[in-house]
Amino acid sequence: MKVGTRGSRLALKQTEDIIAKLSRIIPDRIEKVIVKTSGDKIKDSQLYKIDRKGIFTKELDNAVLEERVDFAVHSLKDVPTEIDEDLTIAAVPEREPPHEVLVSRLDWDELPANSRIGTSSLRREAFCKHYKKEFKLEPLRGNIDTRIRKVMEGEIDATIMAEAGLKRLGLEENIKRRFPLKYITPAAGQGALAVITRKDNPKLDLIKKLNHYRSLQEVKAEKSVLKGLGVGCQWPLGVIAQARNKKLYLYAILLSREGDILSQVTLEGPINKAQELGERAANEMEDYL
Ligand SMILES: NCc1[nH]cc(CCC(=O)O)c1CC(=O)O
Repeated sequence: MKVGTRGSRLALKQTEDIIAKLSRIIPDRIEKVIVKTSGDKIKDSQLYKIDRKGIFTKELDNAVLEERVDFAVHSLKDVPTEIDEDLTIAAVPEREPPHEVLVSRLDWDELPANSRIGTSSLRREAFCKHYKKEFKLEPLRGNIDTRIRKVMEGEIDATIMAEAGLKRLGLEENIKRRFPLKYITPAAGQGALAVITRKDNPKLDLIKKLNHYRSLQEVKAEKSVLKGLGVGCQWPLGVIAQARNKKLYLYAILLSREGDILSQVTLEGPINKAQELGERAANEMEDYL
């Protein structure tokens, strides 16, 4: 079998983790096929300005559709809410911590006014403006190692990243602070992986065995908020769902680009009604878009 993956160190690591898990279920040898996505090619633009969905996933989806690979591994937060009708998210394995973390030499409240914060995420930018009006925001692209190096070399003072990416690469020692989920709220699906296949893949049922029920319900609820609002990463929206004792607890926050809070919702519901919970949140928030 062949698995499609981006070529970044994080993508390769994520794909290797999935291969290791699958090899306990499927005896076939699984070979990696690196696919360059437009997100890998366009390096000079803020991500949210690129007017296209799935910039990190489209080319991989095509590889799956054209049967050049049997499946693809993505960071779930990069997967658009709508994918090709012949494709399906076959599995969401147990997710890593969804938190946002600070990578910086100084801690959050020690960073002086005019500190240069690098990010290319509208959401992270809005949270910075909300809490720290005096910081200077600068575009920052590149893979995780590059972004950390730019902080450590002083090209920028700090950046905010997904804890999951750092953890997967064994780079946790660069974490200065882990932000509480309600202080800087992550993107929908953060920390989770998605295994994408064609719906007619004969191995679909085997791949589905990688599903982690609670993680799947959490990300379903989170993604359904995005879907209900009809937005991708063009809006500063944070959303987190947590499964506990057969229930899902959801928190979502919508900010303006200037960092004002437009809407916040806290909801709970049964774990087997994940999509409905996300839709309810979207309904409550949509008037504030
Ligand atoms: N948008 C890029 C991206 N996609 C997934 C991760 C990290 C891993 C994850 O959230 O699963 C990152 C980097 C980041 O946001 O710091």
